[in-house]
Amino acid sequence: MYVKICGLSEPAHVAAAVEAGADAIGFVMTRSPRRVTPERAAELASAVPGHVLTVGVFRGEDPETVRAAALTSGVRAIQLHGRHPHADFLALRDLGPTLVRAVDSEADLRCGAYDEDLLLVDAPHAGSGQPWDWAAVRGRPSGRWLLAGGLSPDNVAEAIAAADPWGVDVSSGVETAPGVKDPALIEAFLKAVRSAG
Ligand SMILES: O=C(O)c1ccccc1N[C@@H]1O[C@H](COP(=O)(O)O)[C@@H](O)[C@H]1O
Repeated sequence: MYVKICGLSEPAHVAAAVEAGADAIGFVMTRSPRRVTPERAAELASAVPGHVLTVGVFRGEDPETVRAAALTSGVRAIQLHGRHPHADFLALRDLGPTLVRAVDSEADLRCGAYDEDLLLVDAPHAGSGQPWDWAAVRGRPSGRWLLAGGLSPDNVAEAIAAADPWGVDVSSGVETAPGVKDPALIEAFLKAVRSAG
């Protein structure tokens, strides 16, 4: 099970996620309590070992803004929320990053339909920490897809059993307050995923 920990803004929390065994780490570079500048994301990403994917998270920005932030931060993946058109993914393809299309359950759930590499199926309001009906998407997405939206150490095993995803993604559920990550919760989340199989 692939695990992404998202919305990191402190070096100690990046280190905790790497130490706990995260496969990917996300830096939010759009409006959010977790927002970091591309320069701050670059600092944080520089401490991430090569086997862990660094992901820049965006929502609704135009491709040129995303391109500039991705180049400054040096992230190796770009996650686009907000129903971007297919053309936006094609416009970023030449940068060479892993492209992640983040959608809610009403969207086209075929990974690759927009030339993306990974699909992320999230709650209608991304980053809100609100659980939703994970079972509603069971068997619907095709290809490599991550489940997100209201996951936590306490419910991630249930969510995996309900939706049967390829991977999971968490932000609010490993925080003590919006934007404040907790290393113990990050570790507990990874342990819960590994125990769930
Ligand atoms: O985290 C945010 O604030 C955010 C803002 C804008 C777009 C996406 C955002 N986060 C993404 O939301 C999901 C799950 O979040 P949560 O666990 O329910 O809080 C995750 O993919 C984050 O990358």
